[in-house]
Amino acid sequence: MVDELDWQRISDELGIQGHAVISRLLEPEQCRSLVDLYADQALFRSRVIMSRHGYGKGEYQYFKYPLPELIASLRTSLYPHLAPIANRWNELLKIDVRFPNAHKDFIERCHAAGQLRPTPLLLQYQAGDYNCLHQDLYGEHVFPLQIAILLSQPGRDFTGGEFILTEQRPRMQSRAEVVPLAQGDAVVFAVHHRPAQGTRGIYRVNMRHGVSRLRSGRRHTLGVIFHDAA
Ligand SMILES: O=C(O)CCC(=O)C(=O)O
Ligand SMILES: [Fe+2]
Repeated sequence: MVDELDWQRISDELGIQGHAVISRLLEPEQCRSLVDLYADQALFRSRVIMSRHGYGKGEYQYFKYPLPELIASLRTSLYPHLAPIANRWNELLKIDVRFPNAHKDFIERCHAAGQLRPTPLLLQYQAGDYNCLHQDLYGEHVFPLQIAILLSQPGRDFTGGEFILTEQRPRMQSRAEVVPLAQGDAVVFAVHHRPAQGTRGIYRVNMRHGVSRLRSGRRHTLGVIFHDAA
């Protein structure tokens, strides 16, 4: 399924916009079963109440290893398509790091540096909740692209709660983008920086993501981050 996606389009959109949407990456049934995992404490290594840290309002939990099958397979099947894009970005940004073709090899690099803890997470928001603009950096080793999958159905399960990206360009004002998502849609986006073409060459855009305030209902998301955490 992941191998059949239009990776050329995804790559082009990432290059131009810094994000790309994959429609219907997951079926509604898969989304529902992932939401149901939230109640199973045994699957998670930690739970974060966002308001306690100034991260916003709402909560999330990081999965422990071994990851549920669907999440493990998403991580390993998406990664090889993103690694060439990540390598091109680093080349453009003149960053020396290159990423191996297989996720397990990148994870070995994280583990060797003491980044041992898995980062895939489930997020849960209710009316009034939101996620402040942030970057998911957890140590020296960073894979520059990540994915969030909307598990709830907008309009039916919740209103408000839009996925937001901001771009901070050198010496320029910040630009915001709302990414409309349907249930099961995935957004691929830059974790930290992305290269952009300017009139005088490539420059570095600083990216942040977050979620606007939910007006009603409940919203769940699956976050897939490819580096592990210290
Ligand atoms: O709930 C969202 O859409 C944002 C999730 C998020 O911050 C992440 O997956 O890193
Ligand atoms: Fe995030």
